[in-house]
Amino acid sequence: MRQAWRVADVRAAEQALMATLPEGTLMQRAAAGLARRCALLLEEAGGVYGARVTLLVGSGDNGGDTLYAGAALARRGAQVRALLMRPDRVHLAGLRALRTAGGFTVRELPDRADLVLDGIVGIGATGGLRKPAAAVAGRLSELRGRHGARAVVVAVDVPSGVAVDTGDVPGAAVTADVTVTFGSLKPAHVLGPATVRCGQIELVDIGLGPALRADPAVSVPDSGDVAAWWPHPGPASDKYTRGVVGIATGSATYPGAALLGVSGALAGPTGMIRYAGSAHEEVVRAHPSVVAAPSVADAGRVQAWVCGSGLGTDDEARTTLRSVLATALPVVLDADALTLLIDGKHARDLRRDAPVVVTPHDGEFKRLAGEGPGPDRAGAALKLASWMNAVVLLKGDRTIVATPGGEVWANPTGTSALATAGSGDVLAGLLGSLLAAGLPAERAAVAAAYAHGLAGRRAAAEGPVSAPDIAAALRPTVRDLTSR
Ligand SMILES: NC(=O)C1=CN([C@@H]2O[C@H](COP(=O)(O)OP(=O)(O)OC[C@H]3O[C@@H](n4cnc5c(N)ncnc54)[C@H](OP(=O)(O)O)[C@@H]3O)[C@@H](O)[C@H]2O)[C@@H](O)CC1
Ligand SMILES: Nc1ncnc2c1ncn2[C@@H]1O[C@H](COP(=O)(O)OP(=O)(O)O)[C@@H](O)[C@H]1O
Repeated sequence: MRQAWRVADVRAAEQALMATLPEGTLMQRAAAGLARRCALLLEEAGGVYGARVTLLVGSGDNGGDTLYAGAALARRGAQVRALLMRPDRVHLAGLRALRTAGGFTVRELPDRADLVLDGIVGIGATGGLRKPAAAVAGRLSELRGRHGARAVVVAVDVPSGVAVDTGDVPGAAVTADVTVTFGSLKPAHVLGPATVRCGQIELVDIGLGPALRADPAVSVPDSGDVAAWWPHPGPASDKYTRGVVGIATGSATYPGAALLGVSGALAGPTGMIRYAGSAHEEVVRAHPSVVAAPSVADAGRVQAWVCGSGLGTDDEARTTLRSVLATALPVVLDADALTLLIDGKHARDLRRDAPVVVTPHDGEFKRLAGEGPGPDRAGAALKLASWMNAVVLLKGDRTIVATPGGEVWANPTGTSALATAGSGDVLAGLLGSLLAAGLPAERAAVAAAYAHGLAGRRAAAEGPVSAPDIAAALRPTVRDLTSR
């Protein structure tokens, strides 16, 4: 698992640590790590000696890190030029170090560069990039180095222009090949559109870890976490003790939603699936292992329900949702179930002891919360989670899972191949199976999103992806994930 901390918490930790160290120690550690990584990149691209390095230097300490790293590269024979965003405000000791090492300043962005260090702004950024930085950021992809190769862009701490605490990109921003960050990850490294601006992320240890007292803002699961959480049958297991998941989705009009939900659940850890709804005949025809009934009342015992997609919003759908919410079981509410909640008639039913997971996309989120998630997707998901007392799985490129207790997870496996009709139905089925097998709601949501994303990638490797391909790819995905 990786974790990211907010700017205020990083600053508090830095201050606590700096009080115990000689002045400038942290910047020296940061700059040394940055220079090491840059030297490796230059070695891969033909060597440090003689390489052209451009420093984009802002007026704060981010510019200071960059100047010291530039000085280290100049000492190894690189031709280092610094473009100062504010020549009247620059880290003077850093600039002296650069000049002493043989680097110099320039007034215009040089056309030729093997490597560009983006030290315009780091965690001190406010708002979108201003002039002249915005124009410079827009020109970086034009720069060419040895043999006409595109200049490699290294962001110092964060790509300049991203909103560090939310991962939003409010305007012009640098797109980096590598981001070298210091002390801890920040939310922009793992959330929102900023993630694609970061390229490969490298964390330089500057000794901050023990000083980070606050809880992380965002956690990012890895395959080890998901494998450790995934329930497995034991020698004493039977189909009931493994958990039974109930799927109350689909309708005569939308039988496909029922089939897709069931196919997601089939890849999960439960020993049995019960289907309840008017697509029961289609479900049994396609999936003979499923025990199907026309309604929730007739379905028999389950340990968790999935309710919503393709259900419609008529009286029968309302009855289904009411029956599911009346149980003392964990439930996943998706699609039409969310629409039915919105008219307020069922909102009170959510005051229940058993967990609820809601899985909105942005449109459903807007209907539930009264406004869209906006630029702070994690903050918005947290607010909704607290308001509904439910785990919120906010779908997107970086799907977010937020809990009423204030935890946020960002899924790292998303792929745009998942943006296909019915893909969410598969996810909800898998999530329901994990819940029924006994996983706590937030882990079930995080694990389902993680496996779903990997399955989307696996399916995309074979060609164009539709939802049944994602469901089919789940089985080998779960095998690979859990057989380590
Ligand atoms: N603290 C530590 O111990 C350590 C910190 N470290 C390093 O320090 C960095 C933080 O440094 P920092 O606090 O000086 O802020 P920083 O990111 O350089 O930005 C401030 C400057 O940017 C400007 N500016 C703001 N927004 C802007 C915009 N949109 N567009 C354009 N300009 C904008 C703003 O100008 P102003 O608004 O004042 O006019 C101000 O002058 C951190 O990311 C890490 O690299 C490491 O050395 C490890 C130890
Ligand atoms: N651009 C994207 N990149 C990555 N994943 C995406 C993107 N767009 C959608 N997804 C994912 O695809 C799935 C779509 O779910 P949903 O909108 O509920 O579809 P449906 O209702 O048709 O089943 C979600 O898991 C979501 O996170």
